[in-house]
Amino acid sequence: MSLKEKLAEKIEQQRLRTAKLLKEYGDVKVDEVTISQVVGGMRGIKSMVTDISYLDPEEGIRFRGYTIPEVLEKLPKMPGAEMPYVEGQFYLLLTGEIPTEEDVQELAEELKKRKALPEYVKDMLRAMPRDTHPMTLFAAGIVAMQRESKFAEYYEAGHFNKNTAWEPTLEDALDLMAKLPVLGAYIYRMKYRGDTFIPSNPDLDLGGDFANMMGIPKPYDDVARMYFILHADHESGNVSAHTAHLVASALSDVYYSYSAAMGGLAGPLHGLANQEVLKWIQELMKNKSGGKVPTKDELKKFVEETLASGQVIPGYGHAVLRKTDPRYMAQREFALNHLKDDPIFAVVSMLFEVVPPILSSLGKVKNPWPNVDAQSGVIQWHYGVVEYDFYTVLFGIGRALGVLANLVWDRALGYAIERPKSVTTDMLEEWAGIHKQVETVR
Ligand SMILES: CC(=O)SCCNC(=O)CCNC(=O)[C@H](O)C(C)(C)COP(=O)(O)OP(=O)(O)OC[C@H]1O[C@@H](n2cnc3c(N)ncnc32)[C@H](O)[C@@H]1OP(=O)(O)O
Ligand SMILES: O=C([O-])CC(=O)C(=O)O
Repeated sequence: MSLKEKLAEKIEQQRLRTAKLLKEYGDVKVDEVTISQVVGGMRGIKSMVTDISYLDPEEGIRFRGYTIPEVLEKLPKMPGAEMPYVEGQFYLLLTGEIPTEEDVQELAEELKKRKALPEYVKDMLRAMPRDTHPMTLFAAGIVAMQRESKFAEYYEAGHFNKNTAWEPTLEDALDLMAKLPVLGAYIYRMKYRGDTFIPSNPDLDLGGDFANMMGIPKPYDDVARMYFILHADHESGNVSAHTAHLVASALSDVYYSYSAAMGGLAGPLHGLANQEVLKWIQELMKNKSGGKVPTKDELKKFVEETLASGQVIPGYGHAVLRKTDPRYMAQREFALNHLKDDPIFAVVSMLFEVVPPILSSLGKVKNPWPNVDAQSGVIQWHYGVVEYDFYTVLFGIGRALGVLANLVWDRALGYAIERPKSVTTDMLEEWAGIHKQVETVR
């Protein structure tokens, strides 16, 4: 059965479940909302639905019900590879099923047909100032390709129908997923390798071809596979996934939605934290420990100085997680096997010991443990990607796997335009009884 046929079958079943919930159980309460949640970034409010992934605060992410070790173990791998095919993760997130080798090959072939980057995108990128941040180039490249959208064409032609809208969305999702690694590598080679481009190799899988286009030898192909698979999704409330969902809820196509999401990923409290971690470690080694691995005391002092200056410790803390991020642990395991003697990995490992007790001692940080961003940059650095402002582009390629799968399902299930209600401070005060208390005092 083709991917599209499989999805059609799954969508049919899922529509029945959603329709029943809405028709018969629409009034069932799922949450209550407090003032601190309304003011505090809607933290913890259960107000979105997705089956692509679920984040448990203690356990971490499950992709379609599978933990990270299960995903890395169960998804098909090419002979000799340490990490599974990225295409397998995309298939799993789209369909909910672990693909066979044949399913993976079919999807890989489908993506290969679609990966050419339009020439006008390259022209546009080359016309932009070279000191433009790579995330700006990446988001601009994505939105520039909006003219390719099959969903936009279908809508424009007056064909919109809730039953079929997922089909052109799937076409767009496949097109965009195929082009993102090419776009990312193009930006890298243009900005940091003096416009020396390496053509895509049609015989390679997504991770292998990305390493090829970046110009980095093995095992960078496995690094790319691991990186994209781990960053694929983090349920729906994180800034990038939520932005894409919100924008797409207005029936904007995946190009508009995903470029908007990249604006959120580019923020230092979200995806850009992986760039910040490496920048911060470089600053520490350059200014505080004479280019060497710092002592524990030097490290503690640097962490305390960072906090005293009002900054956060990048790569630590999380809005939902309350334990060490399993994406951090998976990358740490890889680093223990491949980067054992790397001095920056030594600093990253020392930070894992030094930072949590200091953050805990502040008494306000809900999660003192490292998140994914604390570990990902050092692996890139080790294999020669030392231009840390590029790291969030890598995150953006990986995150598309989950976000695009979600957008296909958003259209398949006909989710409504997102439009939460805002209230005024006066109203909050009134519900809190503050005006009454003031009157009583008078
Ligand atoms: C892929 C990802 O997006 S993972 C997250 C990547 N971001 C980072 O690593 C940046 C550093 N971390 C942070 O800034 C935060 O932990 C966030 C943004 C990830 C989560 O924020 P929140 O959910 O608001 O965290 P939390 O409820 O624990 O915050 C409570 C207080 O602790 C502080 N805090 C949280 N994490 C840290 C940290 N790493 N360093 C210093 N202070 C922190 C918050 O700034 C807040 O202080 P305030 O009350 O003075 O404003
Ligand atoms: O879940 C979040 O809020 C942030 C995060 O770790 C991610 O998006 O990968």
